[in-house]
Amino acid sequence: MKIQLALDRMTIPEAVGMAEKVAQSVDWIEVGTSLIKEFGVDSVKEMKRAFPDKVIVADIKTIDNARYEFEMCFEAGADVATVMGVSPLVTIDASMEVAGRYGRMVMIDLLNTSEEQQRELLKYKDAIFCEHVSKDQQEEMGAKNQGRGSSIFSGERMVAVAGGITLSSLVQLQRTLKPEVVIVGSAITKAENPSESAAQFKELILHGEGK
Ligand SMILES: O=C([C@H](O)CO)[C@H](O)[C@H](O)COP(=O)(O)O
Repeated sequence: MKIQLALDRMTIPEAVGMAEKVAQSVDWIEVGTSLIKEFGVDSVKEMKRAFPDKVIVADIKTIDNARYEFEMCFEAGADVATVMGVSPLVTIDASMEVAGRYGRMVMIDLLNTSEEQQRELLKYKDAIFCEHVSKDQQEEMGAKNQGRGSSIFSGERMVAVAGGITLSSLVQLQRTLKPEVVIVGSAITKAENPSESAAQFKELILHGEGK
């Protein structure tokens, strides 16, 4: 299982600094939606410049204009870019086409998708599917991705999980959704000691139940 560090609500230098602190414990680095909205794709460029050997995920959450936005992210150095699963399928088709042309990957964010939409999305065999509990659901409703229930993507496609994930919810998520990628933001970036927190996630994945 890979750990994707999500960097949100900070400046580009703060994001690079945070990634430096925890780099040895994380596999992928996500330039969060808030960074891309606030600072543009320069945030992606700067992160790739600082970490040329890490997989950089541009969490652009595209819902339209996929060809333009995906080319922009990949030109900036992203290895993976995100598109919303609720988008018209033509948008997801375009993002997959661009990713294929660049030899990069698409992560489809399943936020608010219906069962019917999810079944339609299964056809994207090369995509990563992110089971996501949003910031608003977390902050306004007290929800967290606790790994309850199941996913039609588990065991069929590459699965990522996101949304307020902690060490204890990761144990549960591993049992239920069986993700290949665990996306962790605030549990690391807002911890008193981010490098210790990231190391605990890595330890759990390497030697604990998160293996
Ligand atoms: O995608 C995210 C969110 O929608 C804000 O853009 C976060 O990257 C994701 O939720 C991970 O962050 P935490 O929930 O703080 O772990």
